[in-house]
Amino acid sequence: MQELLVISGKGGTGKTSIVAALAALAEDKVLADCDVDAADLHLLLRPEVESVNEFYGSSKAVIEAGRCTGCGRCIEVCRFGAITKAAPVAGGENSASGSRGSIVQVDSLSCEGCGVCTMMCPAGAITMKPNLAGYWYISETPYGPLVHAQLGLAEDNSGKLVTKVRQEARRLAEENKARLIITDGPPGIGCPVISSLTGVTLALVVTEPTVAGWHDLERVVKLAGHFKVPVTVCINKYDLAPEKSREIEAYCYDEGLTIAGKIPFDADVARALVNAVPLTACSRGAAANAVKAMWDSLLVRMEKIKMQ
Ligand SMILES: Nc1ncnc2c1ncn2[C@@H]1O[C@H](COP(=O)(O)OP(=O)(O)OP(=O)(O)O)[C@@H](O)[C@H]1O
Ligand code: SF4
Ligand code: SF4
Repeated sequence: MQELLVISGKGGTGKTSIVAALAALAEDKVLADCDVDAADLHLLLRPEVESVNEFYGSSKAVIEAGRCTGCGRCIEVCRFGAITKAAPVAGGENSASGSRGSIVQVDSLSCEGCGVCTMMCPAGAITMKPNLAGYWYISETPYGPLVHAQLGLAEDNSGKLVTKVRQEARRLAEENKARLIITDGPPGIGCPVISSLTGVTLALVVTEPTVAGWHDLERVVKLAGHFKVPVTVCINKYDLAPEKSREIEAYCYDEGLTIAGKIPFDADVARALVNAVPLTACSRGAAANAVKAMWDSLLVRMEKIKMQ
C-alpha cells in the first residue's frame, strides 16, 4: 500500500482543492485529513459520518476537594502555574470560617499533565485523569472512505491525533484492500506535519508563485529531506506570476526535485469550492486538465518508487 501526502507549508495555496481533485480521480483509495486543527477536506467531499470516536490526549490533574487540606504545596511545585487558590465559597469549607483552609483548583488548559503535583501532594488528593481532547471520524464520501478528526479548542496533542488518523486510514485501507492512501496534510512544519510525513511514499508539496510560497516550499523540502521522504512539487496558480514560477522551477531543478504539475489560475477552482464538489468532478477547464495530467505523472512516480 502506498501513501501520498499533500502538504504546503503555508495555508491558502490550494492544497485542499487539489487533494479533493485528486480524490475524485484516484481509484482504490482511502482518504485521510490530517489537518486536525482546521479540517476542511470534508467540506468538499460531503462525508456521511459512520463512526464518531473519542480522542484522549495527555492526562490532566484533578483535585479531590474532600481530601485537599489546602496546604498549597501543589501550587509551589507546578511550574506551569496551572494550580491556583480557588475563590472562597461563602459558608463552604474553603470560606474564611471553614476549618480546612483554601481549596485549590486546576486550570486544565494550563495543565501539561506532567504529574509532579500528584507525587508532591501530602494528602494524596490529586489524580491524573485522561482528557477528552477531540474526536476522529470514519466517513463515507462519494469518492471513497475518509478518516478525519477535530481537535478541541486550545488542545495540544495534534501530532498524536494525526498519528491516530493515519493509523486508522491504514487499517481501513487494509480492510478494504485499497492500494493507496491520499492524505491532506496539516499546515506549517511543526509536530503535526512531522507526524504526517514519516514513512509516506511520496510528498506532493503544493506551492504558489509568491515569496512566502517559495519560502515555505524550501522549509517543507528540508523537513521531508530530514525524514528521507521523496518530494515532488505542484506550482499552483503558476500563471499569476510567471517570473516567480520560473524561479521556483529553477530552485526545484537545483534541488533535484521533479515538478509533478503546474496548475493555472482558473475560476472553476473557486466555483468547485463554493459548490462543494471536487474540481475534477465538475470542470473540464484548464485547472482540472492540469490536475489530471499531474495525477498521471504522480502515478508514474509512485510506480517507480514501488519498483525501487
Ligand atoms: N488554481 C486556482 N485557481 C483559482 N483559485 C484557486 C486555485 N487554487 C486555489 N484557489 C483558491 O484559493 C483559495 C484557497 O484554496 P484551498 O482552500 O484549496 O487552499 P488550502 O491551501 O487548502 O487552504 P487552507 O490552508 O486555508 O486550508 C480558495 O479560494 C480556492 O478557490
Ligand atoms: S498539595 Fe494536595 S492537599 Fe495540598 S493544596 Fe494541593 S491538592 Fe490540596
Ligand atoms: S500535572 Fe503538572 S502541569 Fe498539571 S497541574 Fe500538576 S504539576 Fe501542574
